[in-house]
Amino acid sequence: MNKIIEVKGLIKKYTNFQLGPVDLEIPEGCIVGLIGPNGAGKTTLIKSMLNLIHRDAGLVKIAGLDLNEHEREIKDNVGYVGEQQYFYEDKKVSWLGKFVSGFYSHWNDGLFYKLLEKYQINPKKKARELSKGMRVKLSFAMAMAHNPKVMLLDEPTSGLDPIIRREILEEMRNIAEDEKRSVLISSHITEDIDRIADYVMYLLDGKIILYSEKDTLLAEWKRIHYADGVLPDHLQGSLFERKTTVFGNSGITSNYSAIRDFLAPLISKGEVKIENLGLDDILICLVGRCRK
Ligand SMILES: Nc1ncnc2c1ncn2[C@@H]1O[C@H](COP(=O)(O)OP(=O)(O)OP(=O)(O)O)[C@@H](O)[C@H]1O
Repeated sequence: MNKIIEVKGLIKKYTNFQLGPVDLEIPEGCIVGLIGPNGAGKTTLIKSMLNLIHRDAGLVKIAGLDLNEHEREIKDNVGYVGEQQYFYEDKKVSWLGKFVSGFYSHWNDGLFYKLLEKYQINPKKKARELSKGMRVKLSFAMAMAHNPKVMLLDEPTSGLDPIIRREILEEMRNIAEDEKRSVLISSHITEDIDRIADYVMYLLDGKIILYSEKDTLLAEWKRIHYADGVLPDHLQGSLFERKTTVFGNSGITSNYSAIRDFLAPLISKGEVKIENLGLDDILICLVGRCRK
């Protein structure tokens, strides 16, 4: 599979924080969900990949082009929606669309107006008259109307109602399904990432601590509940977050396929139960493990 995004040795330093070195590759035609606690560096990573903030080191390539040499062409090929939306507040939506269209070579005015209609944004309204959610939707319309190969989305769905959130997620899925375009989306709403992502990337304290196919991740990470004396010591020792309560024992494995056959008869006898984990549970477990 061709990679559409390639990052090597990316470092960004602030006084009390360092992102990286980050190495990552994103294949064509997929959605990568970026998950991490507050302050992990998600915004810093996304902004560094677009030169919206200065990098201290590292290489960024998008659609085969080096960001240092081809910034303009790269921006032509990237749709970015950030946490905050900046517009000329006294200008109408129609004016803003026309203004933004001047920066892009593949701008599709028909698509822009179709999206405005779909998102129920009146082109005659001024930016300052738009609600928070409408501002996000306008940003999406602008980002999508120039037919980008890559969408970089930083917490884009946080201010949106569930109906439009779902629609936008579907739109991202459609973008990825044409097999050539990809989406990197950060979100604290892991339900959104669970819904659309092919890959999940966990960022903690400026480092990528886990990057995996989502289905593999969810198949391998399980919470095991077990009766006293049924698991050998080495297996118990390999579990994270081991707990013993009045209800029994439990612990988390990140490698379920390696112990599934061993556990099968115990499951049949009711001595072991397997609980699926969500992306949030995995984040909490990773944070606990890494910060020990
Ligand atoms: N301009 C800045 N100057 C100094 N430190 C900064 C600056 N911007 C971000 N940081 C620091 O960089 C770290 C990462 O911040 P960043 O905004 O990338 O995190 P995040 O994962 O996006 O967090 P959140 O989920 O809260 O949006 C934080 O410790 C933050 O305080």
